[in-house]
Amino acid sequence: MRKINEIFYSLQGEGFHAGTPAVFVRFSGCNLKCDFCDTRHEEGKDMTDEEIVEEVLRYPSRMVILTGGEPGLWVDDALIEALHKAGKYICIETNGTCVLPEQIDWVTCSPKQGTVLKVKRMDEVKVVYLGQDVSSYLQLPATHFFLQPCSCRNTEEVVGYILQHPQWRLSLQTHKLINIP
Ligand SMILES: C[S@@+](CC[C@H](N)C(=O)[O-])C[C@H]1O[C@@H](n2cnc3c(N)ncnc32)[C@H](O)[C@@H]1O
Ligand SMILES: Nc1nc2[nH]cc(C(=O)O)c2c(=O)[nH]1
Ligand code: SF4
Ligand SMILES: [Mg+2]
Repeated sequence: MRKINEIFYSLQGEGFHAGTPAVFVRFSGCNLKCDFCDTRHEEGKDMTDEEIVEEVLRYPSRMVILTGGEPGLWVDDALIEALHKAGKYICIETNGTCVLPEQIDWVTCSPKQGTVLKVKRMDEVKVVYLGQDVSSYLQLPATHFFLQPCSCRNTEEVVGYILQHPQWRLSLQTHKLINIP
């Protein structure tokens, strides 16, 4: 059983795949307590892998996004294999503090200050920018580097920083701009 907070269908709002339709599987609970966290994830119901796959298959998109809470606390090879067998492309949104199954197709790592990263492979780094020193994150083994304003509140500050540090790109939470989940 895995504790699931919600499963819903929307557009990926953030990062490299922004605009892509995807089924979101939000796991319950997290090992961090970021004061800016925009997600209520503590509630949840226990679901088997069969039930998760059945719910995911109600929607037509190939992309599935595992998120939370911290999905790294919950996912393993068996779940990834079940979703792959169902034909899905599997993305994960992680804070990077957990070791992940190797077969995940796309890893979005959003490192948080003062944590130790255990994730081995990542495709994109996406940092919530609040004026902290983010330069060391450019050494992470990713292909794409995004800074994201906090709840769309400090976009001007983020744009200013990126114009001075052009290794970064802007990620807007576009779902919040158009009022979709
Ligand atoms: C809710 S978290 C869940 C996944 C994982 N725990 C993590 O932090 O990456 C999903 C994404 O939203 C980002 N996020 C959380 N709160 C935010 C906020 N207030 N504004 C912008 N992004 C936020 C996280 O950094 C992460 O990239
Ligand atoms: N539309 C939409 N895109 C997202 N990308 C990452 C999200 C998350 O909460 O992990 C998220 C979310 O909550 N909604
Ligand atoms: S790691 Fe992610 S889910 Fe956990 S508190 Fe921070 S932003 Fe929220
Ligand atoms: Mg979200």
